[in-house]
Amino acid sequence: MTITESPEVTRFCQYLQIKTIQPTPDYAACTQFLVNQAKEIGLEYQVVEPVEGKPSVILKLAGKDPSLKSILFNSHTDVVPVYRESWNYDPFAAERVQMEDGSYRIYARGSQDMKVTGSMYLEAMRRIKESGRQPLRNVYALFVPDEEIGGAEGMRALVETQEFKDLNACFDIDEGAISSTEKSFYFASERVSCHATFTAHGNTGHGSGFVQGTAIGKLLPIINELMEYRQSQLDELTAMSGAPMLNSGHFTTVNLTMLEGGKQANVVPATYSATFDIRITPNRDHLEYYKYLEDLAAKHDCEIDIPRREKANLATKLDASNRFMKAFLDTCDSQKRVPMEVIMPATTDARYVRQAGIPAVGFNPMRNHKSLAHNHDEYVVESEFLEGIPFYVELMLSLGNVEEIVDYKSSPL
Ligand SMILES: CSCC[C@H](NC=O)C(=O)O
Ligand SMILES: [Zn+2]
Ligand SMILES: [Zn+2]
Repeated sequence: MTITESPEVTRFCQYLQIKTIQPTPDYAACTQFLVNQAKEIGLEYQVVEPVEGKPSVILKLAGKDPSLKSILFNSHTDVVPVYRESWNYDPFAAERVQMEDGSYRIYARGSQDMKVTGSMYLEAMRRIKESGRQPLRNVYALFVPDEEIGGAEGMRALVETQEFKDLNACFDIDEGAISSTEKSFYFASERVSCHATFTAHGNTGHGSGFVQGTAIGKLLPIINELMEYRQSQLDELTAMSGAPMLNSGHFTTVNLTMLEGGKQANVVPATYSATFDIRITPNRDHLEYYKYLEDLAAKHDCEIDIPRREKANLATKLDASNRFMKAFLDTCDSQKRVPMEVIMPATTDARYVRQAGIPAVGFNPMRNHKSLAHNHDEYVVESEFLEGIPFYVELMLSLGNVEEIVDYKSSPL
């Protein structure tokens, strides 16, 4: 039996069909879609464009007391590229496919990462508006560009704007990850992403000789040292009990992702470079790690370039004294989600929100689901999407209704 597509699913598919694929995302069409949603739902909105061609769309669920600090629900609009030949579905058709057990899947690039979350925000706000309920605080849904390429012209630029500061936010719910287990993960901290390129210059000559002092000869000890470190971290992770994915944030990963150089097979290259994607665990000081890499380069007569450096790696302090965290955990409880704290193994835009002084928690209510972010044939189980909407309805209302603490001692009688 075919179940008719619900309007929520239709709108989700429309969002998925917009080609916000890096490196040439169609942000104009995406902005148009989000603005139309805001108008249809009856929400105030603004489009903020700190960098030309990189718009963020901000939707406002107006609270009863706009003088109070607000709550953010952040999502990114861009999606990663595809290997089209490896997909069994058109990545931008958002095809709804019925499985043998009767369930439906929606196949599309970005269905998990992270348009499903953006769609759940939109649908939750729609339901809250329709029900006539209104939170105490302003609640904003943010749709920002370029997270997948580091967010320099996306969230990092947005948090610097007056428009963002005027949101007057005090808590942010941000990108999480679909859980393949019964439990739902939440992220209060992240590893630091460090892309380091070592470049060596050396003697060239005929490929048949024993040329000394080559570029490759200088790079190899660096590659060997980092790969040995990689193995030692993997050994420690393997020795730990529990699922490796959930523990990986406690370790530093090193991956050699690019090797460049050489002009012809019989010419010893005069220049060679090796690029590593390194993710530094918050358990160690990333500034010291930058220094270690610089010293390693110097020791082997190589140049080093770390183009994007993080000033600080902040975590959101989690205890009952944070009323918003308590409201989040209470909502998990009432909505039958079992939260489990995990260190985010990759990076998200939450780091820029934290750097702006706003506590941020990454979350995704979907569980028991195959995790396919950045993978071929990315899909979402339709029922999981639909079940996530009431979760966000409750979360928006419970965070939005956290009352202001009045300090009676210092206030006049
Ligand atoms: C390092 S900037 C790119 C950000 C990206 N975030 C999600 O995949 C990541 O690679 O972690
Ligand atoms: Zn993402
Ligand atoms: Zn991603």
